[in-house]
Amino acid sequence: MIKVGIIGSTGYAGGELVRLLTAHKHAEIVWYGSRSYIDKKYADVYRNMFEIVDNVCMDDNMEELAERVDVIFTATPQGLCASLVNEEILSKVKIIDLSADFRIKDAATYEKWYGLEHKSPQFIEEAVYGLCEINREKVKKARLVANPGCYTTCSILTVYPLAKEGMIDMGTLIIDAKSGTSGAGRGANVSNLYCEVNENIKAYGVTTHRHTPEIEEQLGYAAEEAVVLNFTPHLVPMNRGILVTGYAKLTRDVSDEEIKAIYDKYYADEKFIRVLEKELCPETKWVEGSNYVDINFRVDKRTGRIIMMGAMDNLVKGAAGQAVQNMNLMFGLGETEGLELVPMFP
Ligand SMILES: NC(=O)C1=CN([C@@H]2O[C@H](COP(=O)(O)OP(=O)(O)OC[C@H]3O[C@@H](n4cnc5c(N)ncnc54)[C@H](OP(=O)(O)O)[C@@H]3O)[C@@H](O)[C@H]2O)C=CC1
Ligand SMILES: CC(=O)N[C@@H](CCC(=O)OP(=O)(O)O)C(=O)O
Repeated sequence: MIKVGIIGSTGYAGGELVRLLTAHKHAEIVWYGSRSYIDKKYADVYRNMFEIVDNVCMDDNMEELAERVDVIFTATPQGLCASLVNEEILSKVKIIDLSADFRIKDAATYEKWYGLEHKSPQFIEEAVYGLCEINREKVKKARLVANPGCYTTCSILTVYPLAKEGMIDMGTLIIDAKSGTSGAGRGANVSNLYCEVNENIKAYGVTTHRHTPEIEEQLGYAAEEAVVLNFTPHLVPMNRGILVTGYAKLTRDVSDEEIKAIYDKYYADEKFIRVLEKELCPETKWVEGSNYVDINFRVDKRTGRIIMMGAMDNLVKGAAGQAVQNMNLMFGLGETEGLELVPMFP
């Protein structure tokens, strides 16, 4: 049994980790970390866990945790993991960080987009960007995994094969994304109140969203060139789900069949990526509660552009599901262990 500690188990991403790991055959959560609910029963924080989880929430002490568990998940605000980690801890325990602290390889870029000083730049190089479908072999050997962002996972996976094969002009790429409100976390915030979100849709972080440099960096590795793009997220009145629509100029005249063959080349054997049948547009309902990413595209002959579409559950493949997938790889388990979740509908 893999012993697990979760720092930030009482947030939405941490709560989803608890849901997935409670059902995982080879993992046992022994530490339900929290800041506001110390000594409270976890099932009193999340009533859906009544008679399922009996543990109480505990203080977040990474040093003590490192003695007691095999892996620590940090599902905490930006900056916290970097402020806690050190060499002694990393020599004892593996860490999967759901925040952005170790995703961006250039500390100055992180500091600029996050407005934070990076407290552990010495571990940035070592951290593996945990997008399993792309970095699988590196994840297997990692002791520190930077679990990718929710918008980022969906955006990169949707565009990656075409960037890698030079099919799109990266200078023309625009990514428009929509997220359900759980993406903003459980903390009280006026802009996420029911009356602000319900019957409403709004763009935010226009030209400044912190996921922009993360998407640029990863697609830059794929395309082998510096990528600068527009990324515009929107908040939509639903609980879960991310829908990404990417637009770019094609580098040559191609048929639908050629593009489909490229997606299949990268994803046909990927359990969690479903390239949909011709002309179907992904919908968040088709992936809700699951670790799947649904992808499709449409070539627009009239404009010479391609429209790439992806849908995913932000809390599963966009956070906890991907983190469990990384844990499975790091501990030599079957990659889909605990993740064979059938999407819920309606
Ligand atoms: N929500 C999502 O869809 C996704 C979130 N993420 C990332 O996961 C992380 C958590 O996000 P999310 O769950 O949405 O956020 P929430 O606000 O829902 O949860 C934050 C968690 O962190 C804990 N926490 C806050 N401050 C501290 C602190 N100073 N010390 C210790 N624990 C602290 C909170 O504890 P308490 O409840 O006790 O106050 C809570 O458990 C973020 O880095 C986010 O970017 C990544 C992908 C998707
Ligand atoms: C709807 C919403 O507010 N979404 C969050 C992104 C989700 C998240 O928590 O960010 P990471 O994936 O980087 O960890 C945001 O825009 O900041």
